[in-house]
Amino acid sequence: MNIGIIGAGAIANVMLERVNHDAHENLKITNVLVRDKEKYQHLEKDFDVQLHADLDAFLASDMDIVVEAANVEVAKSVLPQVLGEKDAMLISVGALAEGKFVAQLMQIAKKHDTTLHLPSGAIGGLDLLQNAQAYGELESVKLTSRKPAASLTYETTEAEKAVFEGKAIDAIKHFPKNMNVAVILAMAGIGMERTQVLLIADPRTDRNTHHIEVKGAFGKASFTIENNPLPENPKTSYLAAISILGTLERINRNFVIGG
Ligand SMILES: NC(=O)C1=CN([C@@H]2O[C@H](COP(=O)(O)OP(=O)(O)OC[C@H]3O[C@@H](n4cnc5c(N)ncnc54)[C@H](OP(=O)(O)O)[C@@H]3O)[C@@H](O)[C@H]2O)C=CC1
Ligand SMILES: O=C([O-])CC(=O)C(=O)O
Repeated sequence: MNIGIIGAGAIANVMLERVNHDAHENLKITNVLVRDKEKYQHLEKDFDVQLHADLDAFLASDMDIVVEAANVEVAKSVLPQVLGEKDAMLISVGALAEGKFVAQLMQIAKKHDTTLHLPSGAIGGLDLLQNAQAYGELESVKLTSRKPAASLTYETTEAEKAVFEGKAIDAIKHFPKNMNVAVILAMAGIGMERTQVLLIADPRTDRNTHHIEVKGAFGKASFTIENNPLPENPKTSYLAAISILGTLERINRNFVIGG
């Protein structure tokens, strides 16, 4: 499968290392879209990719799927065109917080027979949420995220502090680089308005921890993911990068586990 990536930061780098350097059996990253070609010129030689700064030229390349790994604003602006031409995968899922935009993308995908894949990112358990909600039987979903204070631009040597408490829809507005997990959780479960979020800035942790509590007709579940961060961008968990790779690997399989 030929893959194009939008963005060349922490997540894109893990992908380039794992897929192209380690010579993956079925996957190859062939094209990368950036906004500053000079800054990222070295990628062409390091990873044998074609670098682009122009979306039209990028989309004209031989790619089976385009993976967005840039940011929420970029995702919002390019997704309609990308999905009109190619299958796509989105990690800045905060771009999908507004229902109207999701509906527009679904129309485009239907018209052009393309698919938008949304990996679980820095969390897990989305199979459980989707099953529990399939017949509207989920009652409550609560996410408590704890991140290093510095990565929330909340510098302090004092005790931990709650920097946000409220709905998923507002969490992503205030923290677009940290609360994509709240949006994918809401999409899998009971939506942006009913998914409750608590975000804690913790000066004593170097991990991104996400604790999820779910209640419904099935019973209740709670689980915690203690993520190691990516050194290049400590806001971002390593799991987010490998959730893209895992999802790419599973796309063409002849059997499906979970889901
Ligand atoms: N769903 C989830 O669970 C998670 C989602 N994320 C999200 O994933 C995304 C990527 O994360 P990460 O790799 O850590 O981010 P980085 O900040 O490390 O990298 C972002 C990259 O996007 C590039 N970029 C910015 N604007 C454009 C543009 N207009 N066109 C092309 N490229 C552009 C940047 O380039 P430049 O150097 O020019 O700025 C940079 O290379 C973020 O939105 C992050 O919030 C992260 C973790 C978990
Ligand atoms: O990587 C993480 O732990 C979560 C994150 O940044 C996000 O959801 O935007």
